[in-house]
Amino acid sequence: LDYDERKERYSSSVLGLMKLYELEQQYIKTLQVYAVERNNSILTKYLSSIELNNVNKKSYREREEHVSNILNAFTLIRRTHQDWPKWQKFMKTILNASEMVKLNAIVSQAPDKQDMKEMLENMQRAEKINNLHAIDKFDGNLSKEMTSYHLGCRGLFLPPGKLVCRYNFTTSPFLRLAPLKQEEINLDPYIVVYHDVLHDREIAQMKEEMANAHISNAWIEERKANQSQMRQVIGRVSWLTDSSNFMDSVNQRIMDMTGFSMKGIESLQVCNYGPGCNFKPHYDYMAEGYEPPNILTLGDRLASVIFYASEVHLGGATVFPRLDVAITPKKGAGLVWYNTYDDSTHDQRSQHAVCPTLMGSRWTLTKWVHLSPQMFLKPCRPRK
Ligand SMILES: O=C(O)CCC(=O)C(=O)O
Ligand SMILES: [Fe+2]
Repeated sequence: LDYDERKERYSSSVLGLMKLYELEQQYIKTLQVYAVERNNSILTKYLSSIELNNVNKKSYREREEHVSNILNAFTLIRRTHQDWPKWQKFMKTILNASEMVKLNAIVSQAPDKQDMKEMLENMQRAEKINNLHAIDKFDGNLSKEMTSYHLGCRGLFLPPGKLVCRYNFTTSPFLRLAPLKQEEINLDPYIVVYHDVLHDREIAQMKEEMANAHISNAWIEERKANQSQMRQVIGRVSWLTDSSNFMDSVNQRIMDMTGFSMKGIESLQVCNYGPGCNFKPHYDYMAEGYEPPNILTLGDRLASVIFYASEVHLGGATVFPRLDVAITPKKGAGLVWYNTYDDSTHDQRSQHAVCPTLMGSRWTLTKWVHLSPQMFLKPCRPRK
């Protein structure tokens, strides 16, 4: 499998698609010059067809919305992957070698076969899981978890029973002054959402920092019978570290929300999912074949905190297939759950997944709460 995981993938994040959008604009502008100069009607027609597609995407926000739509993302990848090499051949007939150099430089950055393959897979997955067409057509081979995952993604879980929303005044002393809006999602195991805990200002800052950060793909490994490891690309991630301007305040907020210590675990993970990208059911703790970062020094991941840093218009829920619980991302909200029992053994009910996003750029900020720093904070109760 010739797969370079370090290569930036346009299709795996909205951030990547935005880069491709800009690249195409650059390409169009270059061709436009030649279309006018050489008075070439074929070229002019082609350019106006793309322009029709991209009309009035003047602001960053409009362009972001455009590429966040899975159908637009697909056409963009297809156009740049398939059409560009063909146009390149045509351009050779009307341009000289030095003019071609400039065009070649742009075309060399075009999405490759792998991008096209992944985009197609994203489309298929989105269609299958969100059931855009065939209602009730279940794949007979799906496991119980996957079936539940699909149901959750389609919004088919029953509404929860008696759960409440309240102001939390008690988890940390600071909350007596500024209580947090807490919504119970599930009682056993405990899952809650805090509303309005990530501020717009912090989200804006995060995105700004991400524009210059080193971003890489996240992937999970799958073993297929008699095959080498297959990788499923799920989104674009980066880590915020010491240099980040708002890391301290977010860590403080997590301490207020959870009562846990963030000592030694300052860094935060940022994810941006491309249209159709998902995260299959998995556990956050150390499991067979999966050793999360820092786990040997800081201990297993006893809880997880996900801040939703954008609205997702369609898709992108967090689903707990064993609990029949689905959480719709709400900008500024923070989801907290436990991965372990009180005696720190693994709780398999914490299995969770992310549904494919269909419309909207899904941004999250993730924090894993490790066990060791909680040594004197969290009582180790025997399991009932
Ligand atoms: O983004 C989410 O809702 C969950 C992400 C997740 O499960 C993970 O990063 O381990
Ligand atoms: Fe997870």
